[in-house]
Amino acid sequence: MNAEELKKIAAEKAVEWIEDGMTVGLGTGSTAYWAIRRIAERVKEGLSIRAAASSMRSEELAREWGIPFVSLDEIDRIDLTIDGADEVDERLHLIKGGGGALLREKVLAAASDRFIVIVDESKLVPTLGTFPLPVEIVPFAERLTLNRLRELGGDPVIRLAPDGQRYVTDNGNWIADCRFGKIEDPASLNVRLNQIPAVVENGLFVGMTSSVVAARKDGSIEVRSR
Ligand SMILES: O=C[C@H](O)[C@H](O)[C@H](O)COP(=O)(O)O
Repeated sequence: MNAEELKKIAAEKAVEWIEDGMTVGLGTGSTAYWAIRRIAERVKEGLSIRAAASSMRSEELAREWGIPFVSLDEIDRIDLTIDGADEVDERLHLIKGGGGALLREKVLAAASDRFIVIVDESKLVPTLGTFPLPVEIVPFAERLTLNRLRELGGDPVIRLAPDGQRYVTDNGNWIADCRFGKIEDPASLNVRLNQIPAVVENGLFVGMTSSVVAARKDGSIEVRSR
């Protein structure tokens, strides 16, 4: 199976866990896309849910496809969020934010009773760190912030949009993509990054995952839970 088919079957497996009456968090990215699509089909078939989104893109998809939408200001908890990831390690810690949505995604994950991660097997790694770690920073004092990220060993590069201008997140911030090498202690790095004043959030999701649904190349599905 090709990568797109694997993303789709992982997403569709996770969507089976959604039940009537749930408040559902919608992730962002090419894998979450398939989950949103399947959720929309189930809503058309009669599933009664409401959904909150982790990005403007996912909100647009949900609205376009007729998924009842709820603002995060109207809810206290999310029953279940389904989202993709850029890397998943053996302890189910993640790197996220390749699509720039890490801040809102982390807000949703933290508010969710169950946080389900959907990936194809290429995202499974023994140790995080091959994928550059996205760090969302305020658009101010870039030089000072990049210096602090360098002091932590991050080798930061400001992300650019296709037009060559700085990529701007849904929250009006910038992304510094950082190469730390192998991240042996993601919990500690997560804290140290977020202690830098101009860092809004980083793409390490430590201890947040409830289950990972991974699609293997042969089309089989592996579920790992904490
Ligand atoms: O900011 C984007 C998100 O964290 C995505 O969930 C992540 O980058 C994985 O995206 P994809 O499913 O497109 O590989």
